[in-house]
Amino acid sequence: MKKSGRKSDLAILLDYAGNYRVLTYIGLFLSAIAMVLGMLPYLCIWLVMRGLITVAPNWSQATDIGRYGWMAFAFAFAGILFYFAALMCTHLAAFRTASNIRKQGMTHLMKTPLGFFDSNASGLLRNRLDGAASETETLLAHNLADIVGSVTMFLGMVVMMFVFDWRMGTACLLAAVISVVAMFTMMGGKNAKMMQEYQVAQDYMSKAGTEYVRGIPVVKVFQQTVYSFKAFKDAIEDYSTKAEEYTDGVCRVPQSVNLTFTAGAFIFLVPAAILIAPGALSAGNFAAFVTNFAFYAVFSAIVSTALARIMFAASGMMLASTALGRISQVMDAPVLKQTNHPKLPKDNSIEFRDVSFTYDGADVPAIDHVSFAVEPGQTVALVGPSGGGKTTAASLIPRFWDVTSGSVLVGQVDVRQTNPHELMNRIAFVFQNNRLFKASIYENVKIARPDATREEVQRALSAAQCDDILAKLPEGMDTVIGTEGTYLSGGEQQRVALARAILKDAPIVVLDEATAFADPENESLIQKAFATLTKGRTVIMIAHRLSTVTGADKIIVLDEGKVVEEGTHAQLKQQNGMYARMWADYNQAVKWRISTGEAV
Ligand SMILES: Nc1ncnc2c1ncn2[C@@H]1O[C@H](COP(=O)(O)OP(=O)(O)OP(=O)(O)O)[C@@H](O)[C@H]1O
Repeated sequence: MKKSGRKSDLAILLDYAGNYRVLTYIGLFLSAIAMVLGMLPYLCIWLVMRGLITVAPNWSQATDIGRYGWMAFAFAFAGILFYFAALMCTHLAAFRTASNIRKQGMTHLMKTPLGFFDSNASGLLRNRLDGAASETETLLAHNLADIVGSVTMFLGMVVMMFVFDWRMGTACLLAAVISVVAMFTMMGGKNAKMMQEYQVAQDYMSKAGTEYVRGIPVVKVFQQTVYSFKAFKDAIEDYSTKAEEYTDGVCRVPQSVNLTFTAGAFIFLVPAAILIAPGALSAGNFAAFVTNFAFYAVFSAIVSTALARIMFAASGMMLASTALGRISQVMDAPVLKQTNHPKLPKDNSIEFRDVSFTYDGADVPAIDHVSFAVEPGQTVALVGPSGGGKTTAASLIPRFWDVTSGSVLVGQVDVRQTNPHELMNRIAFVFQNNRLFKASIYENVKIARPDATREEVQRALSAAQCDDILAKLPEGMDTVIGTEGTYLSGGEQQRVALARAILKDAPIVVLDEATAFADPENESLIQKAFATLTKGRTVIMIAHRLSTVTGADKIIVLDEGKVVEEGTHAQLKQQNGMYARMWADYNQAVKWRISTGEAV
């Protein structure tokens, strides 16, 4: 996959290199010189052989052999030095490019709406970016230099072909040409498409594998082993089929040709020499013929080396191309638009003005022409059946997503017109899936306000009713969560998340009061923590248990993305509509639990 229709993969990579692309060019130039220097010792060998054959069999009369020997050594050594310098340059550029890819990718992800990470796990994206960036390193650090070196060598070979004996030179070159043509046949046209399909199948198989492993607990509970394994098994089979098709249908013949001619670059040289020999004999220049043959026989060895290098380089190109595809998946992630002239919210009110929002790929809107207002300091509860749109509506306030139409206002300013940092500073969120990091409780809470003192963190934890949690942990609030048996229950985790929100001390609070996984003791502590957090602030609460909303200033009933009722608990009960039914059901459930002895 390419970043733009016309740009080659290499051009895209060099764009990422920035100023360091100059180092790439210098590296490639040095690599070309290294290759020319590397060919010169063969010329020295030819000169030595010519000298020996001229004086044969009086070998002692041969002159300059030592000089040529030293020259060969000097050229070879200089070649190594230049190649080393070339690789230093290309490595520096490659590391910088990979680091730029990582930085640009992470910067891009920072501008991506948070909701994007619901369906694209941030860890997975980061790994994908990291892996792909590393894969481009091989191309820029090694393969490109080898390609340039090998091309230089080919040009050198063409020169050599004319300098000594064009017939034997052509014989050497022919093998190389066949090998390269076979290689490009393998990589180009419909084969490239097959290669892509093969890689898609590989990607799918690894995703199916991850899903399978993730789902193992559910699979075990429901005894669904065979059924659940099917998707993974199908993915493996599809991958095997694609791999076989590619290997058998595409690679077999050209690959065999390529390998044969790479290993046997001299394959045409011997027949060519036999054909030429009688002519050389009769023309009386047999000595020159033998010298040339010896030269090409030795020279064909470097043809093989160059071909092998090109082959590795070509596979590096393919790897880099697929890596760029994965990088562009990250770079193409939607970006939260930012205004150049942000406005400051005037107060702590929230208003939904005819807001609609449809998730990408969904047919129906999750929020459909919703309007309501929350005055500063008010508590408004969102209630309604599952899937009614409560979480989605709350997610639009901090711009986890941007509205499809209408506008969400905070402090009388459209959230899209505010500075995102200002908006985030103004709002504290407590969502059901609030994550705690694998760090100490202290660090987990402090993240809400990095300049907070230890005492402030401690106070926030106390206000969030976390004292009992800290008391039972070996190192109090310095205990790292998730290590050596220090796991927190769902309710405990929620209280630590509440401490985070309390420490943030933001004037607006958006919270999901779900206490589904809290035991009665935890629940009452959570309710106390809620009370501390929401005191004197503007609150939007996603309520699942109606007992918590009776005191709200306003209750908004959302069903299928629409506001179906709005009012206080008393008003809504009177209306005898959806809320009244939900209230009756709720009370029924409470009675049932009490009568069966279960805690509410
Ligand atoms: N990330 C998403 N991508 C696509 N559709 C989504 C996404 N999240 C929610 N939806 C859909 O949007 C609609 C509203 O869902 P939402 O989670 O906002 O409802 P809810 O009232 O909060 O439900 P619950 O009480 O079960 O949490 C549902 O139809 C849901 O399937």
